[in-house]
Amino acid sequence: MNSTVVDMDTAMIRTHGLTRHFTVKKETVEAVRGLDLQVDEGELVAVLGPNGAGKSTTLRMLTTLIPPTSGTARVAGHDVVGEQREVRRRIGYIGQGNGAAHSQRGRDELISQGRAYGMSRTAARQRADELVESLDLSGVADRTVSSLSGGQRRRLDIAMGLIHAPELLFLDEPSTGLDPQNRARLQEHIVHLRAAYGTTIVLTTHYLDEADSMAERIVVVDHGRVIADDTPARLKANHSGDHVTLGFGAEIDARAASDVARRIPGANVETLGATVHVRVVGGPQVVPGLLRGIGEQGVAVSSVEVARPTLDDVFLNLTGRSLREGGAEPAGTHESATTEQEIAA
Ligand SMILES: Nc1ncnc2c1ncn2[C@@H]1O[C@H](COP(=O)(O)OP(=O)(O)OP(=O)(O)O)[C@@H](O)[C@H]1O
Repeated sequence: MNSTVVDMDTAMIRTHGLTRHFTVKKETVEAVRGLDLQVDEGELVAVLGPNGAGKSTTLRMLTTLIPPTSGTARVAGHDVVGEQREVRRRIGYIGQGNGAAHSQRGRDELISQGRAYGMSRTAARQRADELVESLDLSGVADRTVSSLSGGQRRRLDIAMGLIHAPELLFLDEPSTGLDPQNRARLQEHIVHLRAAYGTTIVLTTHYLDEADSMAERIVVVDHGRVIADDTPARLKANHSGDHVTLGFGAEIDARAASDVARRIPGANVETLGATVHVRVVGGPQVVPGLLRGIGEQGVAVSSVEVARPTLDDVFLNLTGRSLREGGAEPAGTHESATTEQEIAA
């Protein structure tokens, strides 16, 4: 009797030991070092990390633009090395930076892109109309691409990546270069797209707030490795404490208070002049006892502030560095030559 082996892996992305080296002037750059990653159908995952962490290189391997040096990756059920064509058919990829200024109208560009994926003219036109509607491009789709603003162009890029109704969409730093207002709008559109089409989305970002507000899962990468992978809430709860800031009338009072704070198990205490900074898990629960203890020393507290941790605190805690310094902001310094056209080619 004939038997068929059916691949029961339901993960949209599964990598094992995914590695990519580059050789630059006889030196080896280990851009991605043994990445194990799983993304399930319908997830919206943000890959967060500083400049040079290996985010784009990972995306370029997952989208078949460059082969891994070692390790394996299956994307939408297919191997990125042995089954490139199948992978490409099932994914959309929006690389960094906008393409060259085009003289075509946005809607025509969308239809051409659909045709490049083998869609009939009618099907491409219908899908373009649908995307123009859902990405709020109706006012701009009939203008030439070169006349669009950065935010409009970025939304058009996303529509291009979605024209062939991919199961999985990769967005490499979708909001880099946009002002805060356009970033917020773009984020809304991405969340809406996921709700409307059920597309699995993997995006890379430098923006902590973006990862925090949009993604249900955050993969933090540094030096080519995954250093944390969890929901934003759990990352903050497990990898950082709350910030409690206590103000005093005099330095001597702050010193007495810091002695009390140091008795809290796991607390990290720092005194700066007449201010005491305490990093501790469960700040709101800890503060009443801390204030009582300080009062028992005959010291008056003049101000108290409790701040919840941010993802930057998580990163600082995991790596000893802040994501805001040394590469938090998009530098745009290295070449990123890939565009969605390469995928379509
Ligand atoms: N084509 C290449 N040739 C040589 N080195 C490269 C190449 N592409 C990437 N690298 C190096 O690999 C490392 C990871 O780069 P990558 O672009 O993946 O990081 P990233 O996390 O996406 O950074 P960014 O946030 O700045 O886009 C860096 O040290 C980078 O200089």
